[in-house]
Amino acid sequence: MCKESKPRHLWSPSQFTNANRVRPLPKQMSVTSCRCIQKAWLASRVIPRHRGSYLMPGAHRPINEANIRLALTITRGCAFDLFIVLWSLHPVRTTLMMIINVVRGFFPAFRGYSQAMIVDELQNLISSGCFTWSRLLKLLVAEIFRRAMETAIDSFASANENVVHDSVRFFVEYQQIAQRLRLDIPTLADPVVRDCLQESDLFVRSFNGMGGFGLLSPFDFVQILAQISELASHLWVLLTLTGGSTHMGALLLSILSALLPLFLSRCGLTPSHPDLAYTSKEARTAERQEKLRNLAYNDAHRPEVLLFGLGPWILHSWASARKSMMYDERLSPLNQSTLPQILHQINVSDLLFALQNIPLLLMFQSSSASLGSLALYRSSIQSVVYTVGNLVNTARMAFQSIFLMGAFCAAMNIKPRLTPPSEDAEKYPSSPNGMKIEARHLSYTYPGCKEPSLKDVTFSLEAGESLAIVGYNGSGKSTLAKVLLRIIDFDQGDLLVNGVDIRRLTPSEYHRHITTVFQGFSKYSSTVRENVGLGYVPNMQSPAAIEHAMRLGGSDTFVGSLPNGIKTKLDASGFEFMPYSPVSGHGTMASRLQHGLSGGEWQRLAVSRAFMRADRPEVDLLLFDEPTSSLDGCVQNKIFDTIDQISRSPQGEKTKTVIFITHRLSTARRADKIAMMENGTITEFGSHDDLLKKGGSYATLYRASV
Ligand SMILES: Nc1ncnc2c1ncn2[C@@H]1O[C@H](COP(=O)(O)OP(=O)(O)OP(=O)(O)O)[C@@H](O)[C@H]1O
Repeated sequence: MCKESKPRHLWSPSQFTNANRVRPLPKQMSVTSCRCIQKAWLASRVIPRHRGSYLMPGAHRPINEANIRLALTITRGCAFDLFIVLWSLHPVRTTLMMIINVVRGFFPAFRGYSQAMIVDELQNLISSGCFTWSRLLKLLVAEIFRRAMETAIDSFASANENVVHDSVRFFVEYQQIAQRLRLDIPTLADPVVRDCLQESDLFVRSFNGMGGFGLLSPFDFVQILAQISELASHLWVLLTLTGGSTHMGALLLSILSALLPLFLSRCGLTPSHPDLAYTSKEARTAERQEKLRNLAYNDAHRPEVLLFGLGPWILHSWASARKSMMYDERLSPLNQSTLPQILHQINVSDLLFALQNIPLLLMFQSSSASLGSLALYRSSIQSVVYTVGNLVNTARMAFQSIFLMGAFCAAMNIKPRLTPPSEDAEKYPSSPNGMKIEARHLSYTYPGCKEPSLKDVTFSLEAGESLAIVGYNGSGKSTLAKVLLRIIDFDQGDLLVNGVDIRRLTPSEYHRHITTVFQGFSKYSSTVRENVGLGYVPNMQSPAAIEHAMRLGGSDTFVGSLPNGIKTKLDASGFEFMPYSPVSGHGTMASRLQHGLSGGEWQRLAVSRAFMRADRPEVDLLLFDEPTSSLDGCVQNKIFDTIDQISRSPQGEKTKTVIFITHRLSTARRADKIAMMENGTITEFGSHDDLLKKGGSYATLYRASV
């Protein structure tokens, strides 16, 4: 029924208003700058001649004129700001790190120079016929001292770098997680936002040394400076060795011949060439291959995989997806043989090595040539070639990293769609009697669907009233619940909460006044204590609060018989297993065993979690989506009695509004009002007796169910 959603609603400009809640950068990026970065990042992902197709997140961008322009836009937009933020975490250490890195670039040339001096001295001593150890010893001591200094600087530099990197790592990860937690479901449903977050994740992970590129943080750009200083120092050594024009010619010949293999390998494009770009077909195949691999590995699917005998199908489907990938890779123009590749495959290095001896021979004719200078000349040439190679690689990686950095900066500035702009936001208007809800002509269509799931839904509920939402499968009950909970938005209509437009309320503040059990509630692979305590984190460490919530939700009965009581670790995949971990932890096998629960037991834990905060004074609405679908009659009645009790003051006045969705119409009749839903709309609304008298759909459904 639903099409695969296209990146149609991308980012609206309003999403880039860099709300003051998000503060990754000290100097806030302007909306225009954010939009430029986002546009440039998105443009870099477009696959030429495949309109509407984008590169997979993390795919390398080809180095071409258009992408170089986009990289410049991103660099201008965010690199400096980001660098300043990261630098300001440890200004002194970071400055030291950069200076030391540049200085360390001179070390190799200096090392070669010093060693050449020793060789020359040795040559002089031997050729002069009066060999004395004192001069040689002096040089050796100086060399040992130089090396000791180098080692000391190196170890200080790496200790300093570790401190800087640790704090930067912490900072970017913190920002990334905080931003991810701020984003709501409609924002995360946007495929472009998802891709941006994925690339931003790659950027963040690169700070842990886990990225494939090795050069993704602005600090790693320091490497370029270090390599440039290394190159400059080697060139300087070479120039001092080759003053005359004959020598200059020899120098050029040496460098060119030494750089030729590098040039050939660059033109030859090895199969693992990083500019490889996935087409959308390849991307889909790769995704399918990954999904099938997950199906094979994920323990949560294991029971159905075994029961339905899915093994051969998974294996066969994975194999055909993999083969198709391999076939596409073979056809890729990057894997076709080209002239430079063929040249590269011919082993020319021996030939070039011989060629490089010609300048050496030329130099040897000179009266100024010594053994040390020749050795220094040779090692400097090799170092120049090696450093140029590194510099080219580093620059290529830096180029790719710019786009990931753009994704990070863009991701940091995505505004959650459900959060109102600060100028429109209103405070939640508390009410002592619960939440008054007025829904007028609400409609909602899920992204990518043609048919609306909610159509013209209108009802009102006074503060403290209870409402049962009933109806056939797929009639829109859970969707209405999600709209009321402000988990998703609505397309048309108005929704007022205590007289205020719900769109003006900040979702996180609104959620503080609600407790809920979702139809597809979460099962956490964690302890019983956490499964219940997460309903109200401030009381999670209070055994009394946890036990109280468990009593209300009816989970105390079975938790008492678990091996470690509320400390028992639960297995959310639904069957007991030993967690696979190569790390041998402490504790007995039994204490590491995760315990499975029945469907009804998990549901009781979810209800207990909701009860963790249900009786708090700030909670005005209790919304339960089929809270007792897996529970036996006794527990079910007990839970509804508890809900009734919690929603009243000790004097019996109603203090909280209650909404529950149920298919058991015997429980629906307990509510003050009943909403009968059909085809996405409320067709009947009233008390149980009124609706029965009406003799409509509710009456039919009720008679069928009792
Ligand atoms: N995430 C989604 N994306 C697209 N369509 C959805 C999504 N969730 C639900 N729908 C569609 O919206 C319609 C209403 O679904 P909803 O879950 O609200 O029904 P329901 O009345 O709660 O059903 P049930 O009684 O089976 O729980 C259905 O047609 C369903 O296919």
